[in-house]
Amino acid sequence: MASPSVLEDRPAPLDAIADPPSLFDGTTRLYTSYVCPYAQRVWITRNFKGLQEKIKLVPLDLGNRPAWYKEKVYPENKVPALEHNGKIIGESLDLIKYLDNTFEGPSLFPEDHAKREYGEELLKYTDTFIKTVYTSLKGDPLKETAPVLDYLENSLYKFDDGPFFLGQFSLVDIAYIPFIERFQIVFNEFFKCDITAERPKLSAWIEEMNKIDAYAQTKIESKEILQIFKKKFM
Ligand SMILES: N[C@@H](CCC(=O)N[C@@H](CS)C(=O)NCC(=O)O)C(=O)O
Repeated sequence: MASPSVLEDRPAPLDAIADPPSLFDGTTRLYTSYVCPYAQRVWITRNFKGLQEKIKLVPLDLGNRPAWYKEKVYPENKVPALEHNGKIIGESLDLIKYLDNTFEGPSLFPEDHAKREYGEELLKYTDTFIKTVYTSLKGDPLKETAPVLDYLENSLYKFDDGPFFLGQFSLVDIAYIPFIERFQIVFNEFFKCDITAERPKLSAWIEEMNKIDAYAQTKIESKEILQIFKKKFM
């Protein structure tokens, strides 16, 4: 696997006793958590579009969150959220589209009508995919996840002009990778199962994803992922 060029400095997460930044001063901020897969989607998008200077990372310690975040920034009290032009926007799938449509940098959604339509379908399917896998962890994981993993494997055959879901790298790849990355690690460790076995397209897709620096920049240690899953989902 290719490792990231040079890792961007990661500011320390803000906890309950940290002061807020000077809110709504014109700075664009991504409120995030390094361990959150939803926030990771937005982080990858920001990196790929080259917005590191324009969008400042503000990581929070989710286990010991500052009260001002819910009170003054985002009443939902979740990450990710983006502070931009005097507003706060949440929800990772809305945010990756917002970043793609609002800021400069390479486009992350194709023009082609068939690809756009399929892209929307795959973005919708993320919810089913994620729920199925998380729920399976307390049931029969191999059996229950086979249909959703096969769905992704088959989707990767749809366009043959590149290894990504819509051929070229897009928001769809960004929406799935934080979750596939985690599920691959967790299934290997806890169930001795390789989710890419007999899924050659998924295997090749992960290999291609690992070459993308914007994503490599956002990875966390496997052992941290395993600890979180053990504590929260199993
Ligand atoms: N649907 C949201 C989900 C975001 C989410 O669940 N974030 C988690 C961290 S991974 C969070 O902030 N949890 C804090 C809480 O629920 O109190 C999205 O796609 O952005």
